[in-house]
Amino acid sequence: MDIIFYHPTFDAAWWLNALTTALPGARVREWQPGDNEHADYALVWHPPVEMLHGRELKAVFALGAGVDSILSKLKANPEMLPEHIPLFRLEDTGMGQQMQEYAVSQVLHWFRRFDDYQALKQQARWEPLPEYQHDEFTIGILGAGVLGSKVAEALRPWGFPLRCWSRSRKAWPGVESFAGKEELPAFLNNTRVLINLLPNTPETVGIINQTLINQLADNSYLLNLARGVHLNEEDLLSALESGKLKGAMLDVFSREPLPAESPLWAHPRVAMTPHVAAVTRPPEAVDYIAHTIGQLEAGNAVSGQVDRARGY
Ligand SMILES: NC(=O)C1=CN([C@@H]2O[C@H](COP(=O)(O)OP(=O)(O)OC[C@H]3O[C@@H](n4cnc5c(N)ncnc54)[C@H](O)[C@@H]3O)[C@@H](O)[C@H]2O)C=CC1
Ligand SMILES: O=C(O)C(=O)CO
Repeated sequence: MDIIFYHPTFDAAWWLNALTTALPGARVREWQPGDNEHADYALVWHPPVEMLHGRELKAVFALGAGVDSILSKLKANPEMLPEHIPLFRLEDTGMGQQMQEYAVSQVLHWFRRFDDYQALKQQARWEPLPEYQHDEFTIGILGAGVLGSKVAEALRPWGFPLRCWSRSRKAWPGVESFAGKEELPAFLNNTRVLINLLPNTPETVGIINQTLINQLADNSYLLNLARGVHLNEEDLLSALESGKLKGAMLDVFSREPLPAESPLWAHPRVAMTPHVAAVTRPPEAVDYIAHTIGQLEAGNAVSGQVDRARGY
């Protein structure tokens, strides 16, 4: 079996070695421009069109959870990967735990009013504030997939009312499930902390806008862990200005790296990280890919295949 690998920043030597160990007998090579030799599988992140174009692959693996960048490249270059070649993505592979850490720490930060105490400290003010109550801190998770489910699971023991929104209804213990566009208003009503874990699709671009934010509880909080294009950054700034939103924690931005002139950098009620909420963990990813290839070779059903028409 021949496997080609391409990632703009990962240590290819490490991956080649780990994949060869996990898939004894496989010949794994780093793809280089001009390499048109046979391959059965391709492991990629931001691949050049010519890497995949014209190949009769058994499958392609995206080395991340979100497949928006490869799907948009495919839209512009459909010949890069014919529809009959399946595209897989990473499901969890350690990203779930990272999202749990991020979400739990941020929700508790807001719930315990550390943002307010930080602001008071700037003014050298010693001022105990009233406690927030759990029942006034409903947490709504947009996107109830692999990562949304992990975040819900980690928040459950803390006693906040939890709800999720997705295309189809979920039956998760302790989580109220809302499904489809028609139930979005009910999901937003009274949500105090909105956590975004949707995929980037034509249906979800710009979804966190003024209309949506206005339906949240007053003094609410936004945690964007998914993609920058989900959020209308101007509407976010207006909502912070009006007081509808009390704070935002952003990991992802419409332009990355965030341009120096963005007003988000200096905003006192916006915190941010540089798209690190959950990164691909190479050992877990290799295990997952090796297992999936083993199942594909054995003709068994596997999960993680991207539905290109749906966009995720
Ligand atoms: N900031 C970061 O470091 C990272 C961000 N991500 C982002 O997180 C996203 C989610 O990842 P997973 O949970 O693995 O995806 P997933 O595919 O397992 O879950 C997606 C969820 O969104 C829901 N959904 C999709 N379109 C919808 C629509 N139009 N209306 C209602 N619900 C809809 C689905 O029903 C599903 O519940 C990724 O697509 C990626 O963009 C992923 C990893 C790291
Ligand atoms: O895997 C993804 O989709 C990411 O955003 C990684 O940071």
